[in-house]
Formats: sequence, structure tokens, C-alpha cells
Amino acid sequence: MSSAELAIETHSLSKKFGHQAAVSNLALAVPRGSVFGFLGPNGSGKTTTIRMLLGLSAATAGEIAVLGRSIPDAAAHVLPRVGALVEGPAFYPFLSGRENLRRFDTANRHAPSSTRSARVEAALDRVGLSHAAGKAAHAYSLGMKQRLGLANALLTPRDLLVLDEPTNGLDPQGTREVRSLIRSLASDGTTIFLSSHLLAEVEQVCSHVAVMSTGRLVAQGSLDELRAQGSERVAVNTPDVAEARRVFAVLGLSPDSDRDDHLSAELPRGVPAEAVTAALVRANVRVRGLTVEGASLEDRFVALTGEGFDVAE
Ligand SMILES: Nc1ncnc2c1ncn2[C@@H]1O[C@H](COP(=O)(O)OP(=O)(O)OP(=O)(O)O)[C@@H](O)[C@H]1O
Repeated sequence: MSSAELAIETHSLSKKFGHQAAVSNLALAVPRGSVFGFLGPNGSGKTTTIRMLLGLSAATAGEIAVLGRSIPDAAAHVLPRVGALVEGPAFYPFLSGRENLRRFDTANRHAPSSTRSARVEAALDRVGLSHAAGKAAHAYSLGMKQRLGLANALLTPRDLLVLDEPTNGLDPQGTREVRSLIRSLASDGTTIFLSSHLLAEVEQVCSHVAVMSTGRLVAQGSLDELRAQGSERVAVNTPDVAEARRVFAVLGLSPDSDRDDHLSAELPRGVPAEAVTAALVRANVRVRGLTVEGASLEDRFVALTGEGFDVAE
């Protein structure tokens, strides 16, 4: 993919805190128009990377391009087109949601004051907060605060949204609200880069993913590509397990689960499930059922990171 097609591109990006490497040699390629999940367990370097992408912290080494321009050199040109939600925005608790947005917008010298009212109302509407716009921010639920943070990121037109753990700390209702908002923002064509430690979240909202483990990128691509890299499994239901086992052995399959009437194994590369079916039939194995399963993304990521992922909602 060429640089022009990428919303974010990094090369050899590294960050050290003293001797500790928080991010090492990171090569990210975030396609324009994607919803890109930046997935990794706590402490794997996601927030550190996001802060460098937004010019909030200096890289120890490497290059960053955001919307085709170099960061931090072109930050002043690029960042007005980038909306960010990092580390839960701080609101004025006694001002209403609407007044908070007006204040934030006033502080943005790229935001024209003549259109302020209209833009604030449009952003409130976009995140579904119009009805609560007059309420003091301290009376907002966590989900509403997070949506107000997103409204703040949407006050001016954006080509890219960078969201650090946008559903962290939210209850299931708040989580659903924020996820559906992300989907609807993505359907308008905005590129969305969001970090998460939840595989289920990334699977639900993202088209692409990069997986971090202890500061290193261990996988990157579309969800479909990553699924396709995992190996398939075949499971056979048969009363003739002993004979089926012999057929598996001939084809180079090693069963890792077998019961009285069930045998399953990973399919080696180059052995399609059809070959297993045909060989079983040739050997007169009575097949009651045969299923083929792709490796789950979870299996794949556990294999890549050596860690379990939190699969909670
Ligand atoms: N300012 C800092 N000074 C020293 N070490 C830091 C600093 N910020 C982050 N680190 C370390 O860098 C590593 C990566 O942290 P980072 O916050 O980027 O991870 P993360 O994937 O975002 O995790 P989390 O979801 O917990 O924030 C961690 O080991 C962390 O302790």
C-alpha cells in the first residue's frame, strides 16, 4: 500500500523511558478509511505510541507520518484534521455539556467563531447528547462523558480520529453507545484508530488490527487476513474412530482430541478438508458429521503474544 493510501505510517518507531523500551521498531500502516484496532495487553505500549502519533511525546527514534505529513514537524498543519480522545478528557464539572464544548472550541484557534453554535449543536446531536446538553457535566454518566469527549473531537471536520481505549471504564450500556457511535462515524468515511485490550471489541468494530506485545508489533492486517493466517481444524464424528485415526495418520494429521466417536486435528498446510473427506470415504469410514473450523482470532493472538486476551464485553 502506498503512503498516499495510509492515514498513519510509522517506520522504526521507538520510545525508551530510561533503559526501558516501551515501543520498539514499530512499523504501523493504517489504511485510510479503516477502523483500525490497536490491540494489546496493558503495558504493551499502546498509549505511548498514541502520544507520539499526536505529537504529545517525542520519539526516541524513527519516523511518523499522519495524513501524509511528518510528525512532529508538520504537527501544526496536520493535527487540526485529527480528532483525539486520550486519557478521558477533563471537563469543567459545573458547566453544561454544551458550555464545555463552547469553551473547548474557543480554545481552538482553527475553529471559526461564526459557526461555533451550529458546530457545537451538530456535535452534540452526532453523539446523541442534545437532550442532555444543558445538564452540568458532573451529572453525566461515564458513557455520556465519553460521548461528550467524542463530541469535542468532532467539533471541526476530521479526517482521522485517534481514540485511546474509548470504552474503558464504561458499563455495558455506555460501551454499546460508544461502539455504535464509532461504527457510525466510520460509515461517514473517517479513519478511526482506536486502542483496546479487548479482542471482542476489536472484532466487533474494526476492519483492521495491529497486535502489540511488550512494545513490539506482532501482527498487522485486515481481520480477514489475520484469520486466514491461522490454521484450520477438522473434526469428524464417526463410530469407526480407529480406522479414521489411521486415515488421519496417512494424511499427516495428528489428532489432539479423540473420544469414542469423535476425532479432531489441525489441518496441515496443503491438505484441504476435501482430501480428508475423500480419504475417509475411500477407507469405508462411516462419517456421521465432518466440520471444518477456522482458528479463532483469540487462538491466533494468544499464540502471537503468549498472553490471554480479555474477551469480556
Ligand atoms: N512516562 C513514563 N515513564 C516511564 N515509563 C513509562 C511511562 N509511560 C509508560 N511507561 C512504560 O511503558 C510501557 C508501555 O506503557 P503504555 O502505557 O504505553 O502501555 P499501554 O499498552 O497503553 O497500556 P495501558 O493500557 O495500561 O495504558 C509500560 O511498561 C509503562 O510502564
